[in-house]
Amino acid sequence: MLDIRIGLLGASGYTGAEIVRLVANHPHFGVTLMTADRKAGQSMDSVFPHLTAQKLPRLISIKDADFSTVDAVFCCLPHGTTQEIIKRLPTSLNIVDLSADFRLRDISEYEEWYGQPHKAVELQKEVVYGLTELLRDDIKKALLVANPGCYPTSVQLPLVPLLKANLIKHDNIIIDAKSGDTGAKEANLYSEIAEGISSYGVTRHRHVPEIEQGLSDVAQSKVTVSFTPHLMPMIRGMQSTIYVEMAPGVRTQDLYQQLKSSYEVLLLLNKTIATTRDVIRSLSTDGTRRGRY
Ligand SMILES: NC(=O)C1=CN([C@@H]2O[C@H](COP(=O)(O)OP(=O)(O)OC[C@H]3O[C@@H](n4cnc5c(N)ncnc54)[C@H](OP(=O)(O)O)[C@@H]3O)[C@@H](O)[C@H]2O)C=CC1
Ligand SMILES: CC(=O)N[C@@H](CCC(=O)OP(=O)(O)O)C(=O)O
Repeated sequence: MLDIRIGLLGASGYTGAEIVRLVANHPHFGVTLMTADRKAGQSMDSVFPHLTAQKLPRLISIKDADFSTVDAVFCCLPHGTTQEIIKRLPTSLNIVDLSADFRLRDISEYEEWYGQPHKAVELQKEVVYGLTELLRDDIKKALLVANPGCYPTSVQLPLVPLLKANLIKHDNIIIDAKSGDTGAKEANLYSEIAEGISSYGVTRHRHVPEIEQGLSDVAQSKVTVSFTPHLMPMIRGMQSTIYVEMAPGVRTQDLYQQLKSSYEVLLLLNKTIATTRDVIRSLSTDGTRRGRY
């Protein structure tokens, strides 16, 4: 008997496959429903052979889904599609949404940055922003969790403890970020990505308002950032190099100590710097990961 039955909407995508891998190996969770769009009707291991060992239901279309078979849903659908589908789900379900549809509290800001009207404004009041390290207790009680964007996670995790401790100034924060290409929805042909680096969204990337919203909440005043993302010739991983101005009297060592006491992470100063490959290696040896990509 499963403790918590999980449904996955958009299971046949990259994020869907990651959630399946985590849920299928979890002692209390089990996957009882998986949906796809074009791949509906296929088995999951025909789409992702690394999941062959898991006992998984067949991929079906959302219109054929029976939500009485699930207690909670991970929604791994494209931006914009999610809000229309979530609003039709039973209100008793706990939902974790991986898209950007519910991350921005201010609907007019959502509409400005995503260029479309929001179709489930009424659900926004249920939302808890899912940055676990910051809001763990709220997330436990939430009906609808908006999972943070990839770049906003990489930026907020290091900056939040520094802002909370008043160690850095609230302006002139410069973020030089690099992403692997599983995050990219376009230009993901090998011939477009290999042997080159490209910046994109320069001065206007949709993650800027999300980053500023999160940092301003913590700082309790408006925080602004300069942010430039880059697409790298690597499959997955992310690195954000962040430049800040320290508050008067603060030394680099103070920032280091604050971060060290905030997280159990690989944090090195003036020694070897961890690479994205080291992160993947450390995850693949902690016993929870099966397969790297
Ligand atoms: N990739 C990444 O690094 C990250 C992505 N995200 C977010 O998570 C969400 C999913 O991303 P990702 O997994 O990369 O996306 P993919 O494009 O890889 O997968 C999307 C999934 O949704 C299904 N789908 C597509 N259109 C529809 C539709 N109209 N109705 C129902 N199902 C549909 C697809 O089915 P089928 O395969 O059959 O077409 C597939 O299962 C996005 O909102 C993305 O921004 C968040 C963090 C990181
Ligand atoms: C490399 C690349 O194109 N990355 C995507 C972000 C990844 C993603 O899918 O979006 P969320 O993190 O918002 O869910 C982008 O810049 O829009």
